[in-house]
Amino acid sequence: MTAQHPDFKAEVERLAYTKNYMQQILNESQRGLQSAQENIRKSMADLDYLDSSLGYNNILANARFFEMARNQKEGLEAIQKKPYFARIHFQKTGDPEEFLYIGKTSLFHRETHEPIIVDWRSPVANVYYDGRLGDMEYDVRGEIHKGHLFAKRQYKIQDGELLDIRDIDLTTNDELLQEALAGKADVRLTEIVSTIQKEQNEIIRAHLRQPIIVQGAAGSGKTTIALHRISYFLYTMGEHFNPEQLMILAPNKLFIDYIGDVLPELGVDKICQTTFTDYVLATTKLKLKLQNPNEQLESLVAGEPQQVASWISEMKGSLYYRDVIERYVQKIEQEIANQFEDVFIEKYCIMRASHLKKLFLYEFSYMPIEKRLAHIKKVLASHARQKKQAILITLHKKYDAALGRALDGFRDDEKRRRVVTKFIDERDERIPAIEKEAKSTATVYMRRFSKHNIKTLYRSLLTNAELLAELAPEWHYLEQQQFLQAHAKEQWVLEDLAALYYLQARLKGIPDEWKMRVVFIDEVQDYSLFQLAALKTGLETDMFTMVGDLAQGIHSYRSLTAWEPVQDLFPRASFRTLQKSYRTTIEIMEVANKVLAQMDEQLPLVEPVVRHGNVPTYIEAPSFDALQIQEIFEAIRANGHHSIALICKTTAEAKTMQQALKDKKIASQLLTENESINQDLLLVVPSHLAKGLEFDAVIVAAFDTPFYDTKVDRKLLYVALTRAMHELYLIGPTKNTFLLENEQM
Ligand SMILES: Nc1ncnc2c1ncn2[C@@H]1O[C@H](COP(=O)(O)OP(=O)(O)OP(=O)(O)O)[C@@H](O)[C@H]1O
Repeated sequence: MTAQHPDFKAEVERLAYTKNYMQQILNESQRGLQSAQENIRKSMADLDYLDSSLGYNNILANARFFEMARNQKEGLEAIQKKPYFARIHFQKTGDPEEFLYIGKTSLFHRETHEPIIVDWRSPVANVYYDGRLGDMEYDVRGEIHKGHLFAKRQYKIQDGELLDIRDIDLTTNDELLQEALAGKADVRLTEIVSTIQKEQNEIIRAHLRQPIIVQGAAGSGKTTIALHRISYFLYTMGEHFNPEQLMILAPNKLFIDYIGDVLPELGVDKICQTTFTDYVLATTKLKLKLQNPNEQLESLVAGEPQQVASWISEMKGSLYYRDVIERYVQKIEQEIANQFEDVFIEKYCIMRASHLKKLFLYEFSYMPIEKRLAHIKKVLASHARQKKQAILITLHKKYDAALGRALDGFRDDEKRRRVVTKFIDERDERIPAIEKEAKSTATVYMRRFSKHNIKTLYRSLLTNAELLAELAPEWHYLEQQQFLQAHAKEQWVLEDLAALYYLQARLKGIPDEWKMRVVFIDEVQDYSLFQLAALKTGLETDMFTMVGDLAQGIHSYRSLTAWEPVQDLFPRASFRTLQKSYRTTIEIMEVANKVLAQMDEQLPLVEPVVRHGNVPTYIEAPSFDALQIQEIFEAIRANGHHSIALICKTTAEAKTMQQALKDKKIASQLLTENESINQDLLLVVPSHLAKGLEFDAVIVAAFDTPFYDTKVDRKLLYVALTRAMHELYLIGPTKNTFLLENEQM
């Protein structure tokens, strides 16, 4: 019994001390909040509107204090029930031995500055995740510290009560992890700070200013790790980056809802969470009615002849297409450059076309085209101001000299008067006219350059045979015709977004509010190279964390099929793999591995973390029977599992199944991209939407649309199988519908 651990009593006392101290700080924070509020109120009332700077400063200072006190209070309240989860007995070389308690946020003693709780993201906490007992090293902002780790201890604390303590060596396969994996009750993703594994920790803490690509098996924690890396990033780099400059790109809105709870749990808010589609539409301010990208997948798996469409999709995702669009940009650039002419104020040339061209094509070439033009306009306006001064000085001199000559040169009064008046009239007309012209020179000159409409430009490429032949000369005539034909009717698909974004980036630039500095992409295997390249160009950064699994690349006809091209695109990126699955039991993974082994990618089999469960059950049934599903559902619930999904291949079959369930008055929810998950109901999920999600138990049903032995179907089936944490049922007319003909189940 762990309660007899020799240190149990001492640890109970330590927990009580921590809780007391936290309460003390919380009370102080509460008082601080009240007094700041009171001060703000008073300062507002006393505000002297004539000489208000002091009053405003007062309000600002108190508002800042209020914010700090509130953050601290919220941070402490969040961990009151579980102040820490582990302790290390550690000695930094040259320092005394320390016992450091690790939790989700840090707490220091106000007077002694002793750490009472150390944040899991702090450098020294790395020792807990990374180090075996004995001599070890850890990194603090690039500086290596040496030390000795004597012991690691984990705590089970619930509602502020210490239940258990365990001394461990490695975090792998420890009991805490086993419990965490066995006991997850929520369908939504949770934080895992107490059980992060060594290889996961390495990814979370991998060089933050460098890109990273992670190929991770289904259930290996890719999504979870990406989210923990965001938390770690903000903790470590918070001084240099605002959360608003970070963006996580998720596959769909359902997924954003699915991960919605984790970031606040990890102390992260305000980061931009969106999908690639929404991001591009927001950035370009385009209103496009996009065809549902899954419709294409669905018609592909329904076996419709799709060769032309697939060819076009694949090509639109390629770097070749990026080059076509880049040639288009260069063509536009050249056309603009050819429009530069010498600039005049009156008859005076103030700037040569060649100079303007040079600015446009070379000196400002690092900017998007329209920004270059805006800059040139500024340069021209300031140049016109200066040149005008010089022209006016010259003219004044010229007229003064001419007037002098006229005054001295004529004996005849009348003649002299006429000449002098002529010069004065001419001067009085020319000089204001020049002043006026100089003011508008830049504006008038720049009118020749019209603003671009991204959508119209891109439509021209899709529909103009001559333009296409010029920009994509490598294409066969037939391919060009197919391409034009496919776009005769205006219809927008996901594959066009990379091109539109790229055009926006190169012609207009990405607006500041969308210019993210750090990007996290989940399910990156569903991106095309062009999508990634476009983002990199538009954001002018390569600080990307990209996690994905080629085995789940259900859109591989238009997206990634290998990591090497991504590595070429991000040459600074490190590449990691995660092979262990934390989600599924050994028995479920064995079945999923059978499907994985049939794939062309030759990916290594997934190693489940040692956790056993029921052997997956195959049920032979000639057709879909709602009552039979209800029986299975109830049996799973009786086993104590909560979230249960009925997964099938297509949306069409999911709809039919849900209708059949409805007819029998069985409560269920058909998951769609825009809906939140209600885990109390039986969830009916088309396989492509199940990607990224997980459930206690999964029933895979295949009647109208069996899984065939094709590239896409193998992946869809693999996705469906790997969603299950504890129980898996397969129901259909034959085992063959699940590509498991010879399996014993
Ligand atoms: N170190 C860990 N400790 C506890 N739970 C973990 C750990 N790593 C992963 N998990 C759990 O494993 C499950 C799978 O994690 P996650 O969804 O992040 O994996 P994934 O690689 O993104 O999966 P997929 O590619 O199949 O969508 C989650 O329930 C997560 O909480």
